[in-house]
Amino acid sequence: MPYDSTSIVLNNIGKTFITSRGQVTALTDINVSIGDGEFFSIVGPSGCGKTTLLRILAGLDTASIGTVDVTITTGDRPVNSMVFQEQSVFPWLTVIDNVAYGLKLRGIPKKERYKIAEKYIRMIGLTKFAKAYPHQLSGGMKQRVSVARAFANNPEILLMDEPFGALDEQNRILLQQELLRIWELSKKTTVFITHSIDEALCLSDRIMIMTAHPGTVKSIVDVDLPRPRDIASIRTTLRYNELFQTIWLTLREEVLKVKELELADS
Ligand SMILES: Nc1ncnc2c1ncn2[C@@H]1O[C@H](COP(=O)(O)OP(=O)(O)OP(=O)(O)O)[C@@H](O)[C@H]1O
Repeated sequence: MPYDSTSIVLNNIGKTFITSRGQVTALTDINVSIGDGEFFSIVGPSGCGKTTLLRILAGLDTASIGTVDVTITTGDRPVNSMVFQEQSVFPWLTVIDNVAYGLKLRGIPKKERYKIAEKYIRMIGLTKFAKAYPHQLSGGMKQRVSVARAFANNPEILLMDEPFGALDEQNRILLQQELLRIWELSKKTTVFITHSIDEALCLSDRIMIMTAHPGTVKSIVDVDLPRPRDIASIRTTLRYNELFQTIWLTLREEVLKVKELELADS
């Protein structure tokens, strides 16, 4: 690992939900360390526990077994910020107030929080829309606001659950490139869930492939593609294609297991 220090350590994480139909074991034996400043993606078949794992990391849910250790560098920053698949902007706030929202909660004075928010609004190319309300924006623009808000909070770690999943391809590529650019400037530890092998390859330092339900770590692949990355050109490289093939072959076995289980249940 090229990282000097560790940002997140997941020790033996397991999660069992108790439901009216009995117990559902979503996660088992997850052991992984994520480096400080690493872009770490998680792929896996549907229902393998990706969102559950991210929610545990975010503190929105608790593990049934195991521990999550997050290294805190300073006490005055939020531990994490999460970006969800669905746009989670507040419709009653302008773009700048949405981006500055977390800073306001932390009691940062208006002038200062606007200065920080303006910097990220500039980075996502929405300066002209700073005073606009979400209903005046497209879906892609709203998702950019969510990304800017997460970065403006300056958390120890950034957690992203399929943030571009609902976007059309053109907007997705634009946002992926923007995310890469902002991440390269900030080198913020990022955990990113995606269904797209391509997206994971374009963005990540490492990709964790999960097994089918119950989810555990099947393998972790080092993405040794050079940075800074240009998404259009990285896809044309031989190494990208080799990595894509390796990941798909590993993932395919798990996706087929899910299909078999679905057939057995039907
Ligand atoms: N609150 C809950 N109560 C009961 N079971 C749950 C709960 N949340 C998740 N599960 C179950 O845990 C398993 C993992 O779900 P999770 O949403 O984490 O998977 P996922 O990999 O994110 O799925 P997808 O790729 O389809 O979004 C599934 O079997 C799901 O039904």
